[in-house]
Amino acid sequence: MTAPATIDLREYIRNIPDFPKPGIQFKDITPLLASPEAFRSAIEQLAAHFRGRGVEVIAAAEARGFIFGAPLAMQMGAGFVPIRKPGKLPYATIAQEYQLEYGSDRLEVHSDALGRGRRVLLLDDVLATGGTMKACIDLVHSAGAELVACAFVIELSFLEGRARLTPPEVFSLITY
Ligand SMILES: O=P(O)(O)OC[C@H]1O[C@H](OP(=O)(O)OP(=O)(O)O)[C@H](O)[C@@H]1O
Ligand SMILES: Nc1ncnc2[nH]cnc12
Repeated sequence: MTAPATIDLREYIRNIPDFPKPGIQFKDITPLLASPEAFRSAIEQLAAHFRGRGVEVIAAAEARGFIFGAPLAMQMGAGFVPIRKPGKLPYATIAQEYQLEYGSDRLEVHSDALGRGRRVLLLDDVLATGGTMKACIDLVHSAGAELVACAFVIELSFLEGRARLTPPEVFSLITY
């Protein structure tokens, strides 16, 4: 079943002021996830944009990236590769440190997961400062894979995260 083309995903994003720290305008995606029509529409819009581009792997960072990454992989007939926070992956990993809008952290991926030359689409729920996605891009490059694009459900353009990213394309469904 195809979701109605008229659905406005913005109506399903809730703004929470001062979460998790004072001054942060947190974009809460849980109303979108709770709506079968909105969730389906988000996945179908992403799949439609990237169909025919030879995407073999969707890679996404824990935790919210997983929520959109796994169904997008299914929809596109691609594999899914989890990029995880430290100490979660059982096999040999490659790692990358990064800065967040509200802290710093480290991301890891299995050393054999992305594969030399494989065409990878990186996906996340939110582009804020771009630190998380920059770390994901570095992991894709370290693995020798080919980055097709970075995609987001939400882009906070006032934080200028896009300027930190240098993939062939940065695509967002909703921009604030
Ligand atoms: O562009 P940035 O400034 O890096 O911010 C965006 C990242 O922040 C959030 O993840 P968070 O690290 O809060 O973890 P979560 O997905 O586990 O909630 C969000 O899901 C993105 O991954
Ligand atoms: N303002 C924000 N809202 C939701 N997720 C985020 N991740 C980083 N900044 C965020």
